[in-house]
Amino acid sequence: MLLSRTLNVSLQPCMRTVTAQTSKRCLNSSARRLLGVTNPVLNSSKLFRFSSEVSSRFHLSPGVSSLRKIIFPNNFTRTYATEATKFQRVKPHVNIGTIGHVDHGKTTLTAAITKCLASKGKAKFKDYGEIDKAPEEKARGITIATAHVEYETDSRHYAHIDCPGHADYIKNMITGAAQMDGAIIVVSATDGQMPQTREHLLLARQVGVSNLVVFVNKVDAVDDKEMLELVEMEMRDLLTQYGFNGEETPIIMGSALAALEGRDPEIGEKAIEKLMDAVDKHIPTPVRDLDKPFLMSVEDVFSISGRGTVATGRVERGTISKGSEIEIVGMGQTVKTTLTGIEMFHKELDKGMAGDNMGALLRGIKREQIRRGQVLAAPGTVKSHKKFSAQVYVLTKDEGGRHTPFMQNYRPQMYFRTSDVTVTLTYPPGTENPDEKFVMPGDNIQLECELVHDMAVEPGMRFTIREGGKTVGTGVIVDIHE
Ligand SMILES: Nc1nc2c(ncn2[C@@H]2O[C@H](COP(=O)(O)OP(=O)(O)OP(=O)(O)O)[C@@H](O)[C@H]2O)c(=O)[nH]1
Ligand SMILES: [Mg+2]
Repeated sequence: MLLSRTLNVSLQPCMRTVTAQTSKRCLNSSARRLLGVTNPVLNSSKLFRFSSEVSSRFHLSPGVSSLRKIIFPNNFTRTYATEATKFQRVKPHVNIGTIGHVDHGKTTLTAAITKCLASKGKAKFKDYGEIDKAPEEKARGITIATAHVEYETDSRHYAHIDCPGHADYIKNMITGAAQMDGAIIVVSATDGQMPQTREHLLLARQVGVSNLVVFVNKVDAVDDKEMLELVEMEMRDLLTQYGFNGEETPIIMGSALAALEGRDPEIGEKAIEKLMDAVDKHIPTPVRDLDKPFLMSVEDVFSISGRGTVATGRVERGTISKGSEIEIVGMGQTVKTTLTGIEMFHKELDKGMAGDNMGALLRGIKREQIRRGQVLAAPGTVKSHKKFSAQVYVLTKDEGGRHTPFMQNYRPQMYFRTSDVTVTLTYPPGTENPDEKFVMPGDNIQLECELVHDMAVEPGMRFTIREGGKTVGTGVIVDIHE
């Protein structure tokens, strides 16, 4: 019974408070009423659906557990089967998500995908308001935090991260994209490509997303067919420009809103089917580094009272079993601990493996002892560093970068995996008159980097450099110094 905790949930008056917990397979009558089942034998999918509803009310992330034990108001306690919450590895797992300019329809599309797949029993429908659920998101009608949803197609199981498009929340987009194997870039047919369409393409490429599918949305609001052709042509050019396969990337035209509202099936539901078909076919199932030592970058941290601390994130490489020793690396001293539980989308796992978006329950670790930007790693396999040299490309003004050059000792933010840190950039030793030289937009140059605090970095790792809400450059670590 892993990661379980006690939840107090208000239900119908007759049920009042339900506290949750686990183990047998028969339901008493109140439990049946509660779960809406007629058969006294536990319908595991219903119990699971109920438990996911509870979890979603508590805004838990996919790696964090839900309920196991149910205590009824008359103090009648029953524990129910845990089998429903075992994660079944039947299909290959792929991490994708929606990216693109603000208001182009990423969240609407995410909701529409779950709706269409739910009608085939392959997802749980998540309405728009369940995805953008924070009060500020509701008030402003924009996405701020990334949201995770789960669904499957005939061939694969997906974790889908809906990213914000607004320029102020690029940081969250980078964190989300860093966990994707492929992405759906949404572009509105009414606007065509916009600044964050381009910036998201660049950032996605930089964090290692190399296959995309384009969804040209809002075709219901465009009468002019030529406009659609133009958007498609522009997108193909743009994809090529950012290093994607512009010619072969599938471009699907449709209306997420029509699909969500159940109207105009040609541009609605059928377009979503075409889109998911393209995702299945065009985004390859990544070859996971299962044999390398385990590494997971921490995206979020939760505290579950009575149980401990759970860190969530995507497993970058390797496999890990429950009970293994691991290290928390980065931002100070490395801490050793034991992995006491693993979960994915509220379901238990005995093993986590590369590609999983998992929650790791850590023995004896307090909430404050772990944070985004650190990694969980097999003991002794990863070290934390502050100084390294890197090959950096400085974006031009047209690419959304700086308009002016910068000099050495420039201190922007450097984004790795799921987080960012301030860095000081200097010329390599031996450079003549380093204090008089300028780094120009468009330059491709080797620079020395010193982080304000240590991070778990390795040669070959990619990063993005940002300053004042702008992406300034991208690069890769060449050599570690200390
Ligand atoms: N006409 C039309 N409107 C749409 C369609 N899809 C989305 N919209 C509308 O476009 C607006 C923005 O949609 P969202 O899904 O919130 O856009 P988003 O890309 O998630 O926005 P951010 O997350 O804030 O970047 C909403 O008012 C939607 O109802 C569509 O297919 N047709
Ligand atoms: Mg959104």
